[in-house]
Amino acid sequence: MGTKRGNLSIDSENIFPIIKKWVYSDHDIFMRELISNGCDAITKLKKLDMMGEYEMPEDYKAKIQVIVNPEEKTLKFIDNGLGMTAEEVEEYITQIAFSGATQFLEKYKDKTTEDEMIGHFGLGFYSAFMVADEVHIDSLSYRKDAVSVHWVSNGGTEYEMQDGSKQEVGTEITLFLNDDSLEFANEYRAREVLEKYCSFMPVEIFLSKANAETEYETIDEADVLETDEVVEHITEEPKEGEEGEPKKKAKIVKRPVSLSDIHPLWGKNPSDCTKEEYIEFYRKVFLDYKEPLFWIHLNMDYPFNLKGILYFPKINTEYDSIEGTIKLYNNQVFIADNIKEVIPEFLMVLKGVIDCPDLPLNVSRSALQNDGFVNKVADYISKKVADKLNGMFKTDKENYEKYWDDISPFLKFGCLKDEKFGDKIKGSILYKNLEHKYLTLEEYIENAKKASGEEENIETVENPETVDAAAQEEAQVSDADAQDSKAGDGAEAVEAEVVGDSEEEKKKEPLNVYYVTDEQQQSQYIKMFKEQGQDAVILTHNIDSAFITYLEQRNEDVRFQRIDAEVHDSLKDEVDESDKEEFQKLTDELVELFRKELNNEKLEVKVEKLKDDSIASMAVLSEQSRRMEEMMRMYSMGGGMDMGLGGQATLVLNANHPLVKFVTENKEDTHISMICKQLYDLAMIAHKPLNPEEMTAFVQRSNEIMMLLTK
Ligand SMILES: Nc1ncnc2c1ncn2[C@@H]1O[C@H](COP(=O)(O)OP(=O)(O)OP(=O)(O)O)[C@@H](O)[C@H]1O
Repeated sequence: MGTKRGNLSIDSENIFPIIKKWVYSDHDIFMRELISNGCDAITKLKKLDMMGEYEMPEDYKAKIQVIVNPEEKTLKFIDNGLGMTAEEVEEYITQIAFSGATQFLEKYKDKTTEDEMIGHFGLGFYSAFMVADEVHIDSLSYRKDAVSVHWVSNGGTEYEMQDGSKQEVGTEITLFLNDDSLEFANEYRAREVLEKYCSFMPVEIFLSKANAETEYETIDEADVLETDEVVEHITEEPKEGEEGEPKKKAKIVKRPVSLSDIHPLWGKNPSDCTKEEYIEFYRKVFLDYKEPLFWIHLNMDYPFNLKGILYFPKINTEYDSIEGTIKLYNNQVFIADNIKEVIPEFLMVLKGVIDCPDLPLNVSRSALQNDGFVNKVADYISKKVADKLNGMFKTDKENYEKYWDDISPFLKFGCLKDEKFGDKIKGSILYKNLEHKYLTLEEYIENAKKASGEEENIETVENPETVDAAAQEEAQVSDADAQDSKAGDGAEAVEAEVVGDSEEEKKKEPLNVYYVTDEQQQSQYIKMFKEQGQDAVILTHNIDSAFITYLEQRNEDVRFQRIDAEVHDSLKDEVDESDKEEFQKLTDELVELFRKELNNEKLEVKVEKLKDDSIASMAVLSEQSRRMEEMMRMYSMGGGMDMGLGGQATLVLNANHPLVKFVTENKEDTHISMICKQLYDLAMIAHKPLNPEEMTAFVQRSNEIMMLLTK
C-alpha cells in the first residue's frame, strides 16, 4: 500500500477541542480507554482461537505493555490482541469513531456543562487526543498474510496511513504527549493512573520505562523458571563458622510484575475463598491495615449480573469518621468510587468493590439518578446486606454481638436512611444493657415487664411476626364463629380484630425504656437502678439520639427516658398518708433553704425518700427538656445563654440520707451553707461537667470540708 491520505468529516474540525474539554476533569481516563481496547482485542483473539479461526502460538501469553519515554515525551500501549488491517483501521478508527464523535457533537452541541457531557459518550480511542498532539497506530492483524499498517493522525482533521513494520500480531498505540500532559510520561504518575483504573483488568499489564537500565535479582537456582533470563549462576559457600552445603543461586533479569490482578477475589466462588484471602484483598485495595470485621460476598447472575465484596471496617471510636469507599467496576474495569446512585447512601460507610457488567462503563451521575435498573441494583445490595446481618444474628450470635458496637452506628444510620432496610433488620438491632449483655428491644421490654410484674401482653412492640401469629389465631376463631363465611370475609374480620386490639394497646401508657448516654457520668443512677433490679440500655453514640426518635416514631408503645430523667417509682419509698403533711412541710423548708443558700430563687428542688440511702442528692432533668436543649445546642440556638443542663435540672434531696436529715434539723448550723452547696454540686456533677468557675469552687469547698475533719 502506498501512502493513503484522507480527510476526516467536516464536523470533526470541532471534535478535538470538545474532546479535550469533555473529560477535562478526568484527564487520565484515556489510559483506561486504551487499555480496555487492548483487553478487548485480546479477548477477541482468544475467541478466534477457540473457534478454530486462528491458532495461537504455543507460548502465547496475553499481555499489555505500557512504556513511558520521558525523553521523547511519548507513551506506548502495546497489546497482543487480534490487531487490525489497514481496512479495519480505516473502518473502526477513522470512520466509525469519527462518526460517533460527530453524533456526540450533534447531541451535545447545545449543552455546555461538564456534568452533562462527562461520561455520556464512550469516545474510547479518541480520548488519546486529550493528552496527545499526535497519535500513531501500528498494527498487524491475526489474519493470514496480513500486512502491518502504520497510521498517523495529528489530532487535526487529517490522517495518513501506509504499510507498517510491525512483526507480531497485535496493536501498538503511540501517543506524542502535548505540553500540558507530560506528567503521563513519568513512570510514577503512569503507575498511579494504571493502579487506579486497571488494577483488576482481565489481562496482565506491565509498565516500564524506555531505555531504563536492566534490573536484576538473585534467586535460588531451584526457583528459576523457563521464562527467566539467567545472566549468571552463583555458588554461595557457607560463611565462616557455618556448616552446610554451598547454595546454588542464579542472577536473573528482574521478572516483570503485572499491575493488574486478573482474577480478582470477587470473581471467585465465595466457597473457594479463604479468610486470609479476603483480608489480604481488603488490605491491598483499601490500604487499611486494620482487619475488617466481616464481609459479604455478592454473587448474582440473575436478573442482573453483579459481583462484589463489601467489608465492614472496624470503627474504633465515635470520633472516627465513618467514611467508606465503594469501588465500582464494569467487567473488572474501574468506573469510579462512591457512585451514590448505585450504592445506597448508608452503605458508603463500608469499603468494598462492586462489579456490574450491566452498568454503562461511562457512568454519568445525572443519567443514573432516574434509572430503574440502577435503583434495582441499589435495592439488591441493601437487601443482601440486611440478609447477611439477619443471618449472622440468627446463626452466629456470638460474633454478631462481638461486632455490635462497631457495626451499630452503621446499622442505625441505615435504618434512618432506608426504610426498607430498617424494616428488614429491626429484629436484629441489639441494645447493650447495664450488665453489658446484648438484648433486643423485645427482650428488654419482656424483662422490664417481668420486673414490674406485668407479664401479660408482651407484644406491645411492633413485631410483625407476633401480630401475624395473633392474626392467625383470630382467623381460626372467626372461622369457627362463622362457618359459612368466605375467606375474604374472614380476613376482614381478622383485620378488624387486629385494629381493635392495637387501638386498645395504644391507649396504654407507653413503656419506658431507660437509657444511659455516659456510663461514667451517670454511674450513680446506674448503681441505683441495679440495686432495685431495674435495667437500662446503653446508647452512647452520636447517632443514638436520632435513632431513639426513629424508634419512638415507629413504636408508639415505647418511650425512651434517660436514666436521670426522673426518679423512677421503684427507686423511692411512698410517703405514708399520715406523714404527708409533715413531709410537705419539710419539703417547703428545704426548698426555701436551698434556694437561699444557692442564691437562686428559681431552683427546682424535690424531696424524695430514696431507697438507696447512700445517695444524698441527685439531679433529674425531664427527657423532653433535655432533648429540646440538645436540639437547640445542635442548631446552635443557644446564643450566649448558658446551655448547661444545671440551670433547668431539678435537685432531688434524699430525705432518708443522714446529711439531708442533718440539714433539716440544723438549719442554723455554721456549716449549713457549705453543705447545701456541696450537695448541689455533687448532684450536678453526675449530670454534666461543671464549668470552670463551678469546678474551682467545688474543689476549694471540698478542701475546706477536709480541713474541718482535721480539727
Ligand atoms: N488495540 C486495539 N486492537 C484492535 N482493535 C482496536 C484496538 N483499539 C481499537 N480498536 C478497534 O477500534 C474500534 C473503536 O475503538 P473505540 O475505543 O473508539 O471504541 P469502542 O472500543 O468500540 O467503544 P468505547 O467507546 O466504549 O471505547 C474498536 O471497536 C475496535 O474494533
